[in-house]
Amino acid sequence: MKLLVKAPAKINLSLDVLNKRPDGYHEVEMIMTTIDLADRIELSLLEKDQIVIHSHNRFVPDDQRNLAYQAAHLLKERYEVKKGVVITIDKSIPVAAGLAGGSSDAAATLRGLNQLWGLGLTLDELAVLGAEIGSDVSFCVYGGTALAKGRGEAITELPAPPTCWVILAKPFIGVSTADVYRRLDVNRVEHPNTAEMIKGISNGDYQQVCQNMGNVLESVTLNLHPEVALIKEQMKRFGADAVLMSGSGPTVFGLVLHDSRMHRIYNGLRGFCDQVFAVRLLGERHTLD
Ligand SMILES: C[C@](O)(CO)[C@H](O)COP(=O)(O)OP(=O)(O)OC[C@H]1O[C@@H](n2ccc(N)nc2=O)[C@H](O)[C@@H]1O
Ligand SMILES: Nc1ncnc2c1ncn2[C@@H]1O[C@H](COP(=O)(O)OP(=O)(O)OP(=O)(O)O)[C@@H](O)[C@H]1O
Repeated sequence: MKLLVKAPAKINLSLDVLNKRPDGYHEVEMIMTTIDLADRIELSLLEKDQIVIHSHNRFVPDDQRNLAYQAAHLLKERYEVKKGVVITIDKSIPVAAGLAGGSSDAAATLRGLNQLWGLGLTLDELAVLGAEIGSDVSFCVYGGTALAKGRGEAITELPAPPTCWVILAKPFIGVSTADVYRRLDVNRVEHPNTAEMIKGISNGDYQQVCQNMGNVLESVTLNLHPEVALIKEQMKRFGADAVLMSGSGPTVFGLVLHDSRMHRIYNGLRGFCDQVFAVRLLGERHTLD
């Protein structure tokens, strides 16, 4: 028996850090939304009690370091599943890019194995399990648009933002999330206005969304990698309505309404960056089949 599951990337429309917690994590307030750039996960039932990972991407580990492996392992342990699975990961989401590729693969594996192994868990139950794998996994279990609090695992659903194009540009570098958080000085951040962003989304007000985009991790990554600032400038110059780094970076995204502007930015950045994508927001939450 085989199952194909889509694992979409996310962007952070806003990312605020409130403080550093005693457990070493940071208390965050983030507005996240899924985009139409996805890895494809194929799950094949194995009668043998084993988890096997296949991927052609040389940056993706094929052992217990893979977040999809960890998702399968967690379900097996917790629900005493004696069957196994072959997980084939067809990557489209750039790795270590701030787009939650690994977290989304883990979330898709949780949703898919829930079905393949007949576990009957709800999305809420899968999201709680996901938090044990990584801070972004709970959001990725639901997809859609949400406010994420705590260390990222406390999810409140939001309506879909107004329709627009999202242009993503990834420079030729990868970034370590742990390193970026470590370098952040929580006493010297300029907080984005999360409440105004939520209003913008709820009102379907594209301008209000654009005006309230902000990410406190941006200045940390910009200091480490000045090429990220250069990409931001280029995107603005080519006519993006708003430009921001996603997550801990280094991917920069820009929003635009019109196809012609999207093409101009896309063509202007290609060749200058490692990878460029022009995609739509997904808007919809995942459902369990
Ligand atoms: C940057 C974001 O991707 C924005 O969506 C997330 O905040 C990070 O999510 P993630 O990659 O799933 O994070 P995890 O795998 O849980 O943690 C990686 C490392 O980032 C740091 N970390 C992460 C989340 C958080 N709220 N505070 C932190 O300080 C911790 O040092 C942790 O060891
Ligand atoms: N399925 C996976 N796909 C990609 N990377 C994975 C996967 N599983 C584990 N990894 C490891 O996780 C690291 C971070 O990759 P990932 O693409 O998830 O980063 P990211 O997009 O910056 O994540 P986030 O936005 O959640 O911080 C990689 O360097 C890789 O070694």
